[in-house]
Amino acid sequence: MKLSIEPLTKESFAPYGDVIETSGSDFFPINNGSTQRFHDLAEVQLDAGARTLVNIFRATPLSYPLNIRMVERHPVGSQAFVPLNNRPYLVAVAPRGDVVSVDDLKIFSARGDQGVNYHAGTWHHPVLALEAVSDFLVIDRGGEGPNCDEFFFDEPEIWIDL
Ligand SMILES: NC(=O)N[C@@H](O)C(=O)O
Ligand code: NI
Repeated sequence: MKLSIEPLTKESFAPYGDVIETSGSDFFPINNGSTQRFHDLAEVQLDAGARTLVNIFRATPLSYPLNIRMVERHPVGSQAFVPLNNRPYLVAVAPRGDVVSVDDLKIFSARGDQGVNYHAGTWHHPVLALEAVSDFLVIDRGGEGPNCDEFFFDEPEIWIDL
C-alpha cells in the first residue's frame, strides 16, 4: 500500500502532539519591544525524576520510495524535533495504543520552519530528513528505565513516495 502525504498543521497534528511554529501562533513583545516571544508552544512531558535533554540529531535522508517497517514510541516522555537548516522533512505518526494499525498511520510533510513535539506514547517513525543531511534540535526525556518501544509491521509493503 502507498501512504498519502498531507501538510503538517497544528489542527491535524493535535492528536499526536504539538506543532512548533510562529505561523498562526500568538506572541507578545519582550526586550523593550525588540523581540517577539512565541510563548509555550509545546508541552514537555516527563515522568517523575526525569530531566529534559537538549540534543542535536544529524539525520541523513533515506532513499525513496521508502518502505516503512516500524514505528517507535516514548511512553514516559515527549520528544520534540525542530529543524535547524530550514529544510522540509517528513513526520510519520500513529495514535497511542499497544498495537499500531497501518490504517492509522499518518504521514505529514513539514516545512523547514515547523517543529513537532510528539506527546508521550505517540507512535512515530525515526526522524525522516529530506533533500540533504539535516540537523534537528531534539528535546526529550533523560532518566532511568526504558523509554523506547518499537512496533514492527507485518504488512510487507507500506510505501512512502515523494
Ligand atoms: N532513538 C532516538 O533517539 N531517536 C528516535 O527517538 C527518533 O524519533 O528519531
Ligand atoms: Ni523518537
